[in-house]
Amino acid sequence: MKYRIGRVLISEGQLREKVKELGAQIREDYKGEKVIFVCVLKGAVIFFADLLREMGPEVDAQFDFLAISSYGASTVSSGIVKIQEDLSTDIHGENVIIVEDILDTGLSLSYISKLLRERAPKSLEICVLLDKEERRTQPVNVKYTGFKIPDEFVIGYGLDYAGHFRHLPSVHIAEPAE
Ligand SMILES: O=P(O)(O)OC[C@H]1O[C@H](OP(=O)(O)OP(=O)(O)O)[C@H](O)[C@@H]1O
Ligand code: HPA
Repeated sequence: MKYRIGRVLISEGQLREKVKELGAQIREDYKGEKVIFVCVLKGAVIFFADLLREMGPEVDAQFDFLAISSYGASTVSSGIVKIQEDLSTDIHGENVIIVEDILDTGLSLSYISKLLRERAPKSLEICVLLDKEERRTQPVNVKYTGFKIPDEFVIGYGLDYAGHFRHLPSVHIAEPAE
């Protein structure tokens, strides 16, 4: 394997606190409303499960899943976003929040936003845990952001290198292995 687990960038405690904060904002904004939360597989799955448990009874939260891939077994985007599994819900006229683990070049989220906007939801917002702002090549309008992070390849809390390390409870820097 070319990468190994490096230092912790964001600890379990910091993640927990941030998820609570984001959850509280979304809960306040959508109180009494139905929202379809779209989990972008696979990376967002852990963040999604934690975030959705913050909605409480105030929000009529429903789940759906979208599987895409652009990084494959690399640390560099292939530049091509592939939809591997589409939503199973009709989002026409619904409030939709896309939940993603990381915003890097912006390619994935700009592609997904365009795709879902064409289906005429009532509202469409993005919630992203990590934002690697300096890497952006495609503009993306994000309403809920967790952490701005430096330009380092990160792993853990759902994020992988070639399918590895998603299960780590903290976010780590991926370190090149000799
Ligand atoms: O802003 P971008 O440069 O497009 O990068 C962000 C995307 O890259 C990762 O997905 P990946 O293709 O690695 O699939 P995965 O979620 O299954 O790990 C991540 O989950 C985002 O979807
Ligand atoms: O830093 C990253 N780590 C894991 N997956 C990613 N996809 C885009 N950037 C990253």
